[in-house]
Amino acid sequence: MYRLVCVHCGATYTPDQIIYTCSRCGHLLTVEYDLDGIDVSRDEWNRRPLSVWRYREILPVRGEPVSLQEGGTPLYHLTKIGKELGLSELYAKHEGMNPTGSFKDRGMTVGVSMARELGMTSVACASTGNTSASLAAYAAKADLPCVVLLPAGKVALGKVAQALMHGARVISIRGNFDRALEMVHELCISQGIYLLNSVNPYRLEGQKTIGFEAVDQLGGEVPDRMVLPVGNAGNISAVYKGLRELEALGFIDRLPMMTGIQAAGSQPLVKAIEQNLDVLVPEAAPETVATAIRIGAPVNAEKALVAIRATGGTAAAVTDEEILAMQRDLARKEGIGVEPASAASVAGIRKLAELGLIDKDERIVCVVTGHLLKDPETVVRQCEPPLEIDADLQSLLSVLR
Ligand SMILES: Cc1ncc(COP(=O)(O)O)c(C=O)c1O
Ligand SMILES: N[C@@H](CCOP(=O)(O)O)C(=O)O
Repeated sequence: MYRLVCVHCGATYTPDQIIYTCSRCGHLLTVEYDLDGIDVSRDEWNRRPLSVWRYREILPVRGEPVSLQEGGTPLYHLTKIGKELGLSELYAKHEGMNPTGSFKDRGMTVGVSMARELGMTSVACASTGNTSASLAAYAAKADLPCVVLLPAGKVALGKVAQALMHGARVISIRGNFDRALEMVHELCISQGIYLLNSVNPYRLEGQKTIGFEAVDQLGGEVPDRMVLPVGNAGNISAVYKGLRELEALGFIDRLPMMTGIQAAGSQPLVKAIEQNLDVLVPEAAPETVATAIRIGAPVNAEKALVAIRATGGTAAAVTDEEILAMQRDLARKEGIGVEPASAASVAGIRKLAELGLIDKDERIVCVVTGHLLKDPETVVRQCEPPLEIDADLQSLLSVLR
């Protein structure tokens, strides 16, 4: 049993309503379960495979989900980077190992399943890339036509390739992501298309399972801190919401310090935390090499501010140089390939550690959100091109010397 509740004024809506914002105050909605009525034990969950669907009792889908086997991603111990920073318990949860290479798949398995359960016949999103790649794949699986709006020239190649190959109608707009989101919202409301950005309360339900898995992979222990790159701020809000539910169920007894990392050229949430603002001031022209988080007006900011403040967490910004340096370090020292936005979480921890702003004994889980192959152009720009030689051993030995 669950209902939709406005995060601002508390107005409630029945779960079958196709609604993304409160009709009373315009703020976002969240899914609220009757947790007293939920009959499941941790042992029962632990007997199931590690996956989004391990936690189905606190997900909204009732029938067979539209699934590509999402979740169950690895939690890596960052031994070398951790040692350099004096952090012996530094981990990366590699969400790039999901079916389409990002955490969005956790959201889309739930969101597209709900689209089907609600009788919707088409789906859409705006995207900096990963949302569109994921929605296109799940829409294909569910036989639903899919429209995606992208900011022209600002989406990494791998992500556009995915959306096209999975058969979405891909449209680039001469504007940024924030404008694309406004446009797709209007499109969906006026045309009866199901909107699957993070304004969709059901989609974020899937994403909360990142936190559940991290706790399970640490043997039921809550990390002291969870660190996430922040763009539209849905993921950090979702992970916090989910962990609060685990706490309410009595499965955990504390929450991690939720820590959000943004790019220096796109940091409205960081500024709101630093300046202790109740409402964040949007950035009109966000810019960063981490195009996935090139977002000036995060729609989930209200929830993210609560997540950070209620847990004693923090927010920090990292420069593009710091992001790319960490992308290379993760790849070369730990063997973990991530896209730039994902490296931001670990770059943020490096910065906080170097500034002495975190306790060296903390157990820290950084969520690395998308795979290296998403943005091959940024990778190639940072690396020496392969040497081309004649096809004989002498030539090979001479370049290896
Ligand atoms: C790879 C990657 N990392 C981080 C983010 C930021 O997540 P959120 O928008 O939920 O804050 C996104 C998309 O927004 C993304 O695609
Ligand atoms: N990085 C995102 C931006 C859209 O965020 P969403 O969570 O609202 O879908 C993307 O991949 O498009």
